[in-house]
Amino acid sequence: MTSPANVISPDLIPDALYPTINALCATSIDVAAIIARAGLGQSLAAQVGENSDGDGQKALDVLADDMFEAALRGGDVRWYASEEQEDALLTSEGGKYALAIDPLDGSSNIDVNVSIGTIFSIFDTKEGAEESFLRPASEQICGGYILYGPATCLVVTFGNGTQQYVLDPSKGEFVLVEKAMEVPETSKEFAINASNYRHWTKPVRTYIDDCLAGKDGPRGMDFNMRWVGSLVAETHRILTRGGIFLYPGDARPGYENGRLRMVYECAPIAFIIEQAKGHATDGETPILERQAATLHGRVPLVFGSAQKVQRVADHHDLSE
Ligand SMILES: O=P(O)(O)OC[C@H]1O[C@](O)(COP(=O)(O)O)[C@@H](O)[C@@H]1O
Ligand SMILES: [Mg+2]
Ligand SMILES: [Mg+2]
Repeated sequence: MTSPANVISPDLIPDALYPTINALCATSIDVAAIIARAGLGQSLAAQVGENSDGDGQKALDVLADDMFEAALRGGDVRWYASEEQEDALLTSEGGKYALAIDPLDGSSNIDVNVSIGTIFSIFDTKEGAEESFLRPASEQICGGYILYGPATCLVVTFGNGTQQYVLDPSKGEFVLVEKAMEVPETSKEFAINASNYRHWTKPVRTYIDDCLAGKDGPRGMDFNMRWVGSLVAETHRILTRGGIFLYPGDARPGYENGRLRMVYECAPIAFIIEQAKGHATDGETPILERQAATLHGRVPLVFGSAQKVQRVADHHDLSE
């Protein structure tokens, strides 16, 4: 790894992790620059293949993966596991960390100029790849995402609160703007892909039915719905404004455990949210108590304001 110049203030970042976080940030500045020019030429949304799970891969999925892998190679990351690659890669024999990454989250939004992102999770490495990643999510030492939105920002936790940095494009530097984000408790927004209503389980349906009933229902108030289709953007909204996000398991073949991956998406988002005093579960059990059975395994995800997430768990209890 060639060490890039420092692009993020080191104050709140553990010394040992700084080179890795700095490399991720430096690469994200390049990714953001490519995204900013997306409308001007080559289509970053062109379908270029399929990943091991059968998901379509867009040009930007593959490009971002290549860029992060190249940036980390030879550094402190021993195992690099990407949503876009079947197996974890040995990127540095002597590396002390295992890093999982969703290089480009929200692929369906690439061609419509809507926010997309990168999600990552870091563990202290073990000897082998599987044992490094297939372990309780509570063993993460870092979880983070970079959001490529109107502003590019990094939200990250090292287990001591959730910090937010915003990229100052004129300086090419991420500036600390919040030391301890907190998910607001008061919000009337919920996020779910309601087109799947007929496939949901009873607890999920009744939770959403209660929201839809608004003032006339058991909740006694009106709600608002949001669905961006980029997990990073939904997470950022909830960290900023509160609310709840659900991607439950449903009856569609292949969606028994929802759509989102434990290692690349659910575990780091759960770590970030819990460190911001919110809550993240699979509907009942905290995500941080779960572990992936396979590298690309999926898990239902419910996260947001703690009381709202608890209410979903209560609905699951009632159905038993
Ligand atoms: O299209 P759906 O089923 O609503 O799924 C949306 C979800 O899929 C994702 O796009 C999956 O992530 P990828 O783009 O990394 O595959 C999430 O960002 C988002 O929450
Ligand atoms: Mg994703
Ligand atoms: Mg992705």
